[in-house]
Amino acid sequence: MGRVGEDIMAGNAREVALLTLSACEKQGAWSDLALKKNIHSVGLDGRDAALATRLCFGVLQNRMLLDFYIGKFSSVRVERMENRVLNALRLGVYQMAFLTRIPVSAAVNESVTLSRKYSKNPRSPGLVNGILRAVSRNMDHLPLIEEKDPARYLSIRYSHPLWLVREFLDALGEKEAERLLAADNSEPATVAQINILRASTLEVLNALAAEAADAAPHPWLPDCVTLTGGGDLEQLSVFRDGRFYIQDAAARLAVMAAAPRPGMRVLDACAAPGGKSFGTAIAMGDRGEVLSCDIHPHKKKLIDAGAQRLGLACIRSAVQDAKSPCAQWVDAFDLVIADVPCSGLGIIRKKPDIRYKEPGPLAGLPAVQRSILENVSAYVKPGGVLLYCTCTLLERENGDVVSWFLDAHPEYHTEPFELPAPIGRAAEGRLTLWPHIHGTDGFYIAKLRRDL
Ligand SMILES: C[S@@+](CC[C@H](N)C(=O)[O-])C[C@H]1O[C@@H](n2cnc3c(N)ncnc32)[C@H](O)[C@@H]1O
Repeated sequence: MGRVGEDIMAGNAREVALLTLSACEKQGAWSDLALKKNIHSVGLDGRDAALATRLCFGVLQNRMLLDFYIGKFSSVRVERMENRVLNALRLGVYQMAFLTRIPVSAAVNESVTLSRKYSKNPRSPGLVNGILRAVSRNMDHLPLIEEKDPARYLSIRYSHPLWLVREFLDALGEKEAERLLAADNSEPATVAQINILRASTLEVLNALAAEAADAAPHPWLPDCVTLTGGGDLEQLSVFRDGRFYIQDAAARLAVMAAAPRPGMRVLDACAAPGGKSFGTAIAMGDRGEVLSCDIHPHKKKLIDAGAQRLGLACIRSAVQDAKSPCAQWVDAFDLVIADVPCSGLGIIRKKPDIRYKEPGPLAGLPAVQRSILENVSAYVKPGGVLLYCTCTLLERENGDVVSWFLDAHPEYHTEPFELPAPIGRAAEGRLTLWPHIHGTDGFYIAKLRRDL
C-alpha cells in the first residue's frame, strides 16, 4: 500500500505530499526529487502539483513548530505516533495555521481520510480528528513558545535543529540569526541564466511570455531572469532549445568572480550537474576547454545532457575523484573550480529538509574539502586561479578551509574581485553570500591566485 501512482486517487495533492514527506523521513529521500517523481507518476495537473509542493515544503519548513502545536493538543506523544499519521496531522495543522484559502473542514477531513487509508491502527482517524479539531478551536490563541532560552525558542519558531541554531547564534548574534532563519523559510525566486550564445535576454523574455511563463529581468544580475509562478520549466520549448538554464544568482556570482575568458583551459573538479561549467563555457564564448569532472558516473550524464542542450561544445566531461592526483593535469589549467561537496546549509530555502541532516556525518566534510583543495591546487598553472566555493554557511567548511590552505601554500594568495551592485567588491578575495542579506543562496566564494 502507498506506492505512489498505484492506488492514489488522481489529483490528490495532499496524498502526494504525505507520501513524499514519509519517504523523506523513512527512506532518506530528498524532498525536491521525491516530490517531482511522485507528482509525475500520479500525473498531478499544474494546480494540484503546486498545492502538493506548497504542502510538502510548508510542512518541512515548519515541522518542529507543527509538532510543538500537535504535542500540545495530543494525549499521545508525537515521537510515538506512526510516521504517516504524524504527517497527516502536520499537513492538517499546516493548512489551518499557514494557508488562508483552505477551509478548515477540508484540512481536517482530508487528514482524517489519509490517516484512515495509511494507518494500521483503527484509532488513528479518531486521534487525528480530535487533535485537528482542538487546534482549529484554538487557532486564535495557539500555545506560545517559551522564550527564556533564545536557542530553543528560535529552534521551534523557525523549525531548525538546536545544534544549527546554536551555530548561527554563535556566528551572527540573536537578531541576525533570526533574520537568517526567517529567510530560510521564505520562497526563493527561480533564477535562469540566459545562454547568450543562443539568444538575448529580451528574446528569452519574449519566448517565455509566449509560453505563459512569468519572467522578468533579474534586478541586478546581467543576462539573468527571475521566474515566478512555478510550473515545469523543463517542458518549455525555450528551455529545451537550450536558451537558458536554471541556477541561483550565487552560482552566477561565483563564475563572475572566477572571470573565465575565451581560450582558457578550465577544470571544474566537482562539476555535476554542471551549472558552473555551463556559466564558464558561456562566458568563454564556447572557445577554449572546460573539463567537467565528477566522482559519480551517473552524474556525468547530467553534465553531458546539459552541455548538449545548451550547445556548449567546449565542455568535455570525465569521471574523476578530485582527491586523487592526476599527473597529466599538473600545472595545466588557467582556472580550476573547486565547488566542493559540503553540508548544503546555504540552500535550505530550496531543500528545506537539508536542515534535518544528522550533524555527525557533516563533521568529516572539512577534511574532504581540504583534501580536494590540496589535490586540485596542483593543477593550476603558475599565474592561474583556483576558485573555492561551497553552498554552506558554516565557517569550518568555508574560511577555515581556505585559511588552512593558504597557510600551507605560500605560492597562493587571495585576490579581490568585483561583482555587480549590490554585492560590489570583495576586497579580501573572499565572500559569504547570505539569504537574508543578499537574497541569494547561502554561498561562499574564495578566489585564490597562484604566483607566477
Ligand atoms: C556542490 S556540488 C557541485 C555543483 C556544480 N558545481 C554545479 O554548479 O552545478 C558538488 C559535486 O561534487 C561531487 N563530488 C563529491 N565528491 C567528489 C570528489 N571526491 N571528486 C569529484 N567530485 C565529487 C558531487 O557528486 C557533486 O556533484
